[in-house]
Amino acid sequence: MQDIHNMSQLTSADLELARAFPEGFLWGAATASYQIEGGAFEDGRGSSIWDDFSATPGKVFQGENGNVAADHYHRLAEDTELMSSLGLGAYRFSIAWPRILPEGRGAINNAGLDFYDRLVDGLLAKGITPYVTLYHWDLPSPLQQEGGWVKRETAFAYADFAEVVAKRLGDRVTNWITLNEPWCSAYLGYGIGIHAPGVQDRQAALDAGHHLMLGHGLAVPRIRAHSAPNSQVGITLNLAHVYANDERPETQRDVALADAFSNRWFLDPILRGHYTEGFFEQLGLNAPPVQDGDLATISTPIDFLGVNNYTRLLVKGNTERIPLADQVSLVAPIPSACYTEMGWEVYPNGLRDLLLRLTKDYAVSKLYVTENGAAFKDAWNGNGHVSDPRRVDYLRTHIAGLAEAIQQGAPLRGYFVWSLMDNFEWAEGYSKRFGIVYIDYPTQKRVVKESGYWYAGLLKAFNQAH
Ligand SMILES: OC[C@@H]1[C@@H](O)[C@H](O)[C@@H](O)c2[nH]c(CCc3ccccc3)c[n+]21
Repeated sequence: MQDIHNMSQLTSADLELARAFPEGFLWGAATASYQIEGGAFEDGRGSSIWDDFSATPGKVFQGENGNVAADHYHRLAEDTELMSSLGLGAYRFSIAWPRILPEGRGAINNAGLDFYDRLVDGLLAKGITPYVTLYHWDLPSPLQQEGGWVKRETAFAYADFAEVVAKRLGDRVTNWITLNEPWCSAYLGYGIGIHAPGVQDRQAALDAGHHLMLGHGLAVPRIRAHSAPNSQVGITLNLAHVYANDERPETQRDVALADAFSNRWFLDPILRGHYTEGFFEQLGLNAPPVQDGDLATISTPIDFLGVNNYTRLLVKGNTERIPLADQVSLVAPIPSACYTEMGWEVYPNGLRDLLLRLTKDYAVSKLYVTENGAAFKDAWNGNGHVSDPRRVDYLRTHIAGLAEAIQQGAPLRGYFVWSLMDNFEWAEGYSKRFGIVYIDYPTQKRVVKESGYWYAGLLKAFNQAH
């Protein structure tokens, strides 16, 4: 591998940017189990809703699935060495619930726990801090057969699963993320059905969202009970700052609706202990099945908020009708703007402004950017490295926004680029590449992209400054 630390990719401004970050700032990269592991039928792993969804014709691009993915299940040593060569301070990964409890509850598959044991020990041996996401969408199929997240019982099954993992890893893992993006699990999975389990029922999305948050709240004390005293537990939400396209009253109204639906649906219960006033009415739906004590459980204190952010929302008020909160019209693509392969506008200030809003409006003691990155058309000609200048620029400009946010008071403690490596991009299959490392799937070769060299150089410059 080319000398990864030659920092040749960095400008003098980049070196200055690295020095702008405070001592102890954590630099990492993130992945998720179903997206990189493969080994889908090995060592007792059970089926997940994403195995089922991928096997359903028409759901995933070209019928692709995570059976092999980036074959990470068989490449722990190679991939932890790759992380170390990049100079990562931390690595965020998720636990595949079906590897641990193939039936979702009950019998424990120790071979599954052994895999994550090996991963954690490999990371610690290289001085890389593990950040463990307990749930990144791969719900065991038997639980979905009982109704999945629309059923309250699933919240309790999740808390039991979290405890099983904490009991095994809690002596070495001190950074826990209960859920990745319950908004996606609830709305994409149960509301509009473009993600697993493919349910199209907006009321089900509200009910699932409630039980996901309940599972989070039930799990927090169970994780704490089996982790070292200096451990920290948080949750990761996908959030986006909402901007008004104009000053019209309809636009101001729709900005509030979009913010309620995209951000406050989960922020308010978890951090304020109540749903947003009028939220269910704004959706034209009933309240989810809230029971006494649920909101107290859901808002149990957490140590940090993980923020996944990729773009912004730009809202233009609809004058003809009063839209429902999840039907606010966003502004169409702007000719002067840049977009990623996902169709997401590249708008670096959106991450900065989001972090400052969270700091101003919510009493979060610590923030981590647990995902930020971009998919662009990456190509590899079979030798040399992969040129991805647009991703270098995306990372450079978004990371510059982090430095501004910190200077303006955001309690930001770390940043995880999405993603360490190209992987299974859900319904888009392998057609979208987010990695700072290219995966040549036919050979499973790992090829560090220009952005990987750039990121490694930034981390080296940061370490040299402290
Ligand atoms: O789409 C890139 C990544 C996924 O690969 C991660 O698994 C997931 O945590 C994640 N979240 C977001 C933002 C929310 C979103 C996800 C998927 C599709 C549309 C929006 C982007 N990403």
